[in-house]
Order: sequence, then structure tokens, then C-alpha cells
Amino acid sequence: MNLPKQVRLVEVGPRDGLQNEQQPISVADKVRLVDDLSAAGLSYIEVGSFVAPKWVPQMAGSAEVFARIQQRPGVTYAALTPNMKGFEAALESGVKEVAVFAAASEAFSQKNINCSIAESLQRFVPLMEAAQQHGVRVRGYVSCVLGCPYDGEVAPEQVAWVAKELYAMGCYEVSLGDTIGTGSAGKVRHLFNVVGRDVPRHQLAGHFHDTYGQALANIYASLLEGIGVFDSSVAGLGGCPYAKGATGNVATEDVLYLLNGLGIETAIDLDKLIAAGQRICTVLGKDNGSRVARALLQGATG
Ligand SMILES: CC(C)(COP(=O)([O-])OP(=O)([O-])OC[C@H]1O[C@@H](n2cnc3c(N)ncnc32)[C@H](O)[C@@H]1OP(=O)([O-])[O-])[C@@H](O)C(=O)NCCC(=O)NCCSC(=O)C[C@@](C)(O)CC(=O)[O-]
Repeated sequence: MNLPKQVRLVEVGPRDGLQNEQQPISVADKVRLVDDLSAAGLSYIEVGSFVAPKWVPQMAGSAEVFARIQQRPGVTYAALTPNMKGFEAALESGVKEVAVFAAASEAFSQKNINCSIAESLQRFVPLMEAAQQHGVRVRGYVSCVLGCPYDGEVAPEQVAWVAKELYAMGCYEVSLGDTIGTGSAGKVRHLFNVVGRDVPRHQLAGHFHDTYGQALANIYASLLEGIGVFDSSVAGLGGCPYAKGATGNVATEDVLYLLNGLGIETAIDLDKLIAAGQRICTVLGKDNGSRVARALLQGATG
């Protein structure tokens, strides 16, 4: 069994996690969440997004969040940007890393960003050029890689095409998103095999939602395929505003527990992470979505 020796976790709770919440969340609570996560040892945090507030109202305060977080050395604080307008706003906020997002299914692309896949890729071209000029690193996302809420099955070759385009235009890493969480381990291995022909595996990441309870198994399957970067969300926060019924991302605490058990080092403090997740759950008035957090908070032992 040849698992990667190191894994990097991309914490998407403050963005992917909170974007779906209907109730208002104060800037202070968002800032506290980001600061708690960096204090727990997360080295990459997606803080917010610069998207149209009409589309995702919860992310409207992202500039203020960026202005108020305590930026620790060695931590990447990233933002999602769908177009030049979003990129320019991110730049004004001093953001050094952004993510662009495309979909592997046409229907999801239309629902999420109001254009076709090809149009979205065209939209990213000037953004990539501007990012290069300003020394901003760009990560890419592909949504619906293992199924679409509107189109159903998605062919791995279609995912490979979009991932390859993002990689070719300069994304240093492409994260493959199982937006609705329908994927299972065998399909995940096949997907990375197909996409891995066009994009080097060390430049691919896995982004799993846990709607069908398959996320940890899918991460393990990805590890077996040599993937060493995973997106996760503290307390399993989230869902997607354009994927009805999709639950949150896999909980960061649960992924960390898995990695710790495999002896894979991450330098993240599980206790501090659990405290961060529990705090935001209290603010939101919702149950903690991490099974590991729930077990440890209830004093369970192995
Ligand atoms: C892409 C658009 C803007 C197209 O939306 P549109 O309506 O086609 O855009 P438009 O260019 O016609 O502009 C409409 C209005 O939005 C404004 N606008 C335009 N751009 C921006 C911007 N960047 N920031 C702020 N405002 C903006 C623009 O100025 C205008 O304002 P108005 O004149 O009506 O007052 C819209 O569809 C959008 O913002 N979509 C974002 C959707 C989103 O954030 N979804 C969730 C993130 S993706 C995700 O969660 C999946 C992922 C990444 O986690 C992986 C996975 O799980 O699959």
C-alpha cells in the first residue's frame, strides 16, 4: 500500500460551509472562525468568495472578513472568484490566492454561474492573465465530477476535459468536486485514473461532500490513487446553493482522524479544530456534522 506521506487539507468551511446558510452570520463570527482554524494549524483556508451578492448573499461581506482576519505567516487565505469583477475585488482586498470554478455538467454550469462550460473557461482567460501579472496563484475547481443534480451521470472524460483546460490555462492545482456526494470508491479510483492522464496527480485534489456517507471512503480511495490534497469543512458545514439536498463537505475533524490513524502527518491540532467547529455550530444553532467531534465531545473512548 503506497499512500502519500503528507497530505494537505484545504479548509473550505468559511466559504463552502457558510455560503449555504440562510440566516445572517456576522462578520465577527466569520473572522473568529477563520482565526480559530488558523490557530488549529490549518495552513490553507478558503475565507470567502467575491461573487454576485444576488446569487450568494451570505458571501457579501467577504472583503470585510479579509480585512479583519489575523493573517498568520505560512497560511494561505484564498477566495473564490468567478470573473474579472470578482478577481479585481479580491485583489483590492489583498488576496494572494484565488480559485476559479467550472463544472463538468452543462446544466450545473448554467445554474451556478449562468453560462456554459465553454463560456466559463473563456471568462477565466483574462482572469488568469491578470493573476499572473499580479503574482496571484489560481486554483481550479470542477464541480459535479461524479454526478449532477440536473444532468445525472457525468462521464469521467468530460471531467478530464474541463480539468485539463483549467490546468492548461495555469491553475496550479485542480480540485475535483463531488458536489452532490453520490460518488463511491470504485468510481473515484476510475475518475482519478482517467483525469490523471491529462493532469499530473500531484496537481489534483479531492473535494467530497458526504450526502451519501461515502466521503471518507472516497478519500481513502483517492489516497490509494496517490492524491495528497483534500478539501474539507470544519464540523461538516455546508452544502451547495445550486445542488438541492447536498449536505456539507466531509468534516475536517473526520478526515484528520482518518489521516492520523494512517500515520499521515498534517500538523493540525484535533482538539483546537473540534473547539473551532463546535463554536461555529453554536453560533449557527445547529448540530455538529463531524462524527469524530460529536464522539469526542461526548467523552467517547475507543
Ligand atoms: C458568475 C455570476 C456573477 C454571473 O451572474 P450574471 O447574473 O450572469 O452576471 P452579470 O455579469 O450579468 O452581472 C449581474 C450582476 O451581478 C454583478 N456581478 C457580476 N459579477 C460579480 C462579482 N464577481 N461580484 C459582485 N457582483 C458581481 C454585476 O455587476 C451585476 O450587478 P447589477 O448591475 O445587476 O447590480 C453569478 O452567477 C455568480 O456570482 N455565481 C456564483 C455562484 C456561487 O458562488 N456558487 C457557489 C460556489 S461554487 C461551489 O460551491 C462548488 C465548489 C467550488 O465548492 C465545488 C463543488 O462542491 O462542486
